[in-house]
Order: sequence, then structure tokens, then C-alpha cells
Amino acid sequence: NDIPGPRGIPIFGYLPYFGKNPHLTFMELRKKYGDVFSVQMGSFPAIVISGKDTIKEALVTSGDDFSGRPDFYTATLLDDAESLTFGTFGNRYIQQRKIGSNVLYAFSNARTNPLEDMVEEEVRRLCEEFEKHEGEPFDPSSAIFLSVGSVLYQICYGQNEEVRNDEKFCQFVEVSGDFSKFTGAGNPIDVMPWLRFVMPWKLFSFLRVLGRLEKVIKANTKEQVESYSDDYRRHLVDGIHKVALEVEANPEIGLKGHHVRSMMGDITTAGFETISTTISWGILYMAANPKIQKKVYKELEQVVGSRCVRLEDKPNLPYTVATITEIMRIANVLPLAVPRATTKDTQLKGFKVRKGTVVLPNFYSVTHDEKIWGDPHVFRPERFLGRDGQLNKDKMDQFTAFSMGRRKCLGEFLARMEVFLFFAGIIQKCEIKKPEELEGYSFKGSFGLTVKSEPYDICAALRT
Ligand code: HEM
Repeated sequence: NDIPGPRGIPIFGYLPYFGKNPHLTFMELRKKYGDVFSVQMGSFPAIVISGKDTIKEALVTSGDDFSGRPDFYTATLLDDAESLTFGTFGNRYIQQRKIGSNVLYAFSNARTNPLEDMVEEEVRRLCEEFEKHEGEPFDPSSAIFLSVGSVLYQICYGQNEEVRNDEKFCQFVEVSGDFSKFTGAGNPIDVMPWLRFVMPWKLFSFLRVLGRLEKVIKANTKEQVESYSDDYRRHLVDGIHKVALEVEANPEIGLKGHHVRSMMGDITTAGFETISTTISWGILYMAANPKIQKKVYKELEQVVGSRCVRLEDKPNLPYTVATITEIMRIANVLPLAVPRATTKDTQLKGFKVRKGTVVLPNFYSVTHDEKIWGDPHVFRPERFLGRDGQLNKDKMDQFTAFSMGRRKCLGEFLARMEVFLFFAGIIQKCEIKKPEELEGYSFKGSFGLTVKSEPYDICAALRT
């Protein structure tokens, strides 16, 4: 009944062999050890699970057993292991999740939802930025990061046409970038907590970046709370603050106000790099696939014409939606999702799995499964369409970039809206091209907080 797996070395376990792209290393190990195999991560026993059926059996069928988060050292410092994303599983988490989900849903569905207007404005600015390069090659990633950050900041703290000149916004973007760079590399203290005594600077530098991020989020939240009106739809802080007041007035709910307010940190960190990395991959795939880009543009031209793209256009844009889904499938920006942990002794595929085991679901094994997709390494939006040109529901259901089960992405709904508006808006306004002198692009990703593309250049021209 022992779970098979490669042997590591003392103290470090298998960590030194994870390589730059652990999800790809795990694909190789799966060939030898199967859909459930063990790897020692420093002081933590871990299992890697692969294939849609196995991942579903763990995260959905035995959902409660596999919905914990590991006691990684830095996670225990975030709100005393009571944060929504990294906190332990239990009643507190379930309540937090319900609240977070309701607030996001109410905001996204409100008739006064300002998302469309915000993205429209940001797409206009982004294309203006692109135009400044006058057809010469440039790397669009930092402009995309800034635009996505601007929308996220306004969703959280309120619509502001002058947001880019706002000092607090600039701080927010800077510190979010640092947080991503810092945590992306992974902190060895997480899996070898004793290292903090040997290399205390590893801990101090994490605490410094975290402190800066928390300070920016808290200061912005406080400012909005001070001008709170019971209108609930101004921005996410209003929604969160309203529930925090309810929770404080009703101790029987079993939550404290800070459990609710801390969710602003979850939303801002989870919704920034994921979306900007996805859009960056999208622009790269469009530059590399001009015929597909042309088809997207033609569909937008026919259905939307010259007005701005709105969410209500989505059902009439199957090719555009298929292309976005294909970008998210092939780029798979969070291939190992966020590490899970078992909440009790349990079983998976006949193996006993002990309580507290780290669980790494390798979603790359699903997004790149030959049995599901046939040619998973080919960029081909048509795979999501039926013969009638409409979306193929069965294929769309195979798409798993937002994970599964109780802890699946909380922001999926909002993320899908935002990625659609950004992507369709950019392609409607700008033609993206590969620089002529460039032979081709690399599609190798580099694993970090998200899997990013290698730096790349495009040329862009406004459509007339
Ligand atoms: C393209 C964009 C996005 C992708 C691909 C993505 C994907 C994911 C994945 C794979 C997870 C891990 C789930 C698990 O543990 O199994 C996750 C968690 C999470 N995501 Fe997203 N996400 C995106 C955007 C967003 C946005 C915009 C928000 C917030 C507005 C958000 C909020 C969260 C939160 C709070 C969690 C933790 C959920 C929990 O532990 O219960 N995400 N996301």
C-alpha cells in the first residue's frame, strides 16, 4: 500500500530535482509511477496526482478530505493561518468562502457593474500605449500588467479616471510586482521551516514584502471604509465592509470582522497576476497565429461592429470565446493550482494517504491530455467548437484551468468576464503582428507564482 515515488536526498527530499518547471517533471515521473505518486518536499511528505479522473476523485468526490492547505511556514503567518486562500479548512473557511463568493457575485452581477466601462477605458489606454511604438517591436507585458492592475484596483477601491496618476495605485502596482517576483521563486522556509534559523534573511525579506503589500491594502481599505455608504455597489470594499459589520453584530456566525476584511488581500493577490499573465499569453498566441487572429477580428467586426464589446455580446461570439478558452487551456497559468493538504487520514485509488500530506494536483496532465484533446500541444480554438460553429459543451466541460471542488477558483466568474472584455477589446482595436525579422516565438513557460511566457516582442497597429 506504500505510495510509489522517486527517492530524494536527506533533508531536501526530492525538491532539488523538481526542476524549473515542476509540472513537466511530474509529467515524466507519472510515466514511471502512475497517477498517484509520492515526493518528499523538504520536511513535508507530498503526493502528486494526475489525470482528470484521479484529480476529480480527490478534489470533488472526497472533497472535504483534500481541501486543506499545507502548513507552509509563510502561509501560517498570513492572518494566523486564517486567510481564505491559504488558511486551514473548516467551518471558518466555509463561512469565509460563502461570503467572498456572495460579495464577488453581487458585485459582478449588479446592474451598475462598472467592469465593462473600466476595461473599455483600459483597452483604449493600452492600445494608445501600443501605438506609441509606431510599428516598431516592443514587449507588451508591463503595459498589460499596468492595465489589469488598474481595473483590479478600481474594482476593489472604486472607479477613478485618474487612477494612473494616483500615488497609492502606483505603490499598489509596484508592491504587487515585488510580491509576485518574491513569492514566485518559492520560499525554501515553507518546506524546511528550520531554515529560518540558518538563513533568517529569507524570512525577513518575505516579511518585508508582505508587510508593504498589507500596508497598501489596509490603507486603501480603511480610506474606503471611512466613506462607506450603505449603497453596496460602489466597489468590493463596500461589499466586504457591509458583511464585516453584520458578522460583528452576530457573534453566533462564528467569524470575526478581520476574517472578512482580510479577503481584500486574497482578492487583490489572486486576481492580478493570473489575469495579466493570461492576457500576455493571449497576445503572444495572436502574434504567432495571424489566421486565427483574423477570424476573431472578423467575428467581432460582424457581431459588434465599431462599438465597444460588452458582456452581452459573449453568447454571439463563439469563435472568440473558443480562442480565449484555448489560450487558457494551453497556457495553463496555474498548472499545480494552489497546493492542497489532506485534512484527515484518507484513501485515494487504493492508497492510504495520511492527514497533513501535501497534495499537488497536476492540472497540466488534464489540459495536455492526449486522450481528451488529441493534439494538446497545438493551438487550435476549433477544438471547442461543434460542426455548427457553436461552442461544444462537452469539450468546454473538459476545461479545468480554474481547478475543481470546494477550493476551486473563487474569482472564476469575474476572471472570465475580465479576460473576455480585455482580449476581445484589444483584438477589435489593434492588429498584433510578429516582428518580420523574428523567425518564431518560444512557447516555453517559466514556472513561478504563475507560468509566464518568456519575454517576447510584438508589433502593433491600430485598426482603422
Ligand atoms: C485567469 C485568471 C485566473 C485563474 C486561471 C485562476 C485559477 C485559480 C486556481 C487554479 C486556483 C486554485 C484552486 C485550488 O486550490 O484548487 C485559484 C484559487 C483562487 N482564486 Fe483564482 N484564478 C484566476 C483569477 C482569479 C480572480 C480574478 C480572483 C478574484 C477576484 C481569484 C480568486 C481566487 C481565490 C480567492 C482563490 C483561493 C480559493 C480558496 O482557497 O478557496 N482568482 N484560482
